[in-house]
Amino acid sequence: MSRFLGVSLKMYLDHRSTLRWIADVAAIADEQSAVADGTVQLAVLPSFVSLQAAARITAGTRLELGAQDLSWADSGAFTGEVSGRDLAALGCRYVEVGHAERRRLFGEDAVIIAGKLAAAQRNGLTPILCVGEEERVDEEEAADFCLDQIAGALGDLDGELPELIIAYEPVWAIGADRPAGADHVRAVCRRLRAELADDHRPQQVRVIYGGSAGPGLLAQLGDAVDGLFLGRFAHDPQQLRQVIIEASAS
Ligand SMILES: O=C[C@H](O)COP(=O)(O)O
Repeated sequence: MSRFLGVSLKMYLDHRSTLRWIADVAAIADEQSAVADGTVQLAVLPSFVSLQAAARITAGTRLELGAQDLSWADSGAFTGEVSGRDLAALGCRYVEVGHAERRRLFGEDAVIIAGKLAAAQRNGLTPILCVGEEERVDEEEAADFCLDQIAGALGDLDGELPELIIAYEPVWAIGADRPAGADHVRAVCRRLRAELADDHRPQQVRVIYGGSAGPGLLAQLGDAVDGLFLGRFAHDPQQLRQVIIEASAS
């Protein structure tokens, strides 16, 4: 199974900086043989307004595209919402569902997240489902918490989902100085993987880590994770280049 590196730009970069960053990273992706041969998959999730222009830049490159959110509805009277149908038509392959910031700042609960996951499935998008405990607790409690979030999100799923990415992001490690400890991350991700192996609705599940991730982390996490979900520490394309090289080597 190939390793997955996703970068959410959140709302950090403005439109012009986003497009510059995407052009730089697309060039880096094309020069890396592991990305070219599919051993490492690389995706960027810019804000909605940049998706169309981003799709033009990434066309024909190995840099894939995703969105940071979607509506649980596909069309209709839903002011301000963006449908999975449009995201797929724009060229997105991935969509983030249930990020901690959406849960905390925008009131997304288990019902909304399950609806969004089902919308991703309906529209042929691969969900990047974000889960993670809010406070520092031991790995057993953290994994239990994440498994509850996953069960809630998959609750409404009808039929199979070709591909699911679980982004394990302990809330307390997001926006921090450093990631969660490697022992903790390894233990939680191993347990998530083991429990998900019995759920046959997603045909392929990858578990990645996010939360202040950057260069040097993959070597510590080893094969306990299938990749990383990056934020601030990928804003410098050269830092991301370093992470790609590390993902290629591991
Ligand atoms: O979406 C990415 C994660 O929330 C991590 O963000 P961060 O690396 O800036 O903490």
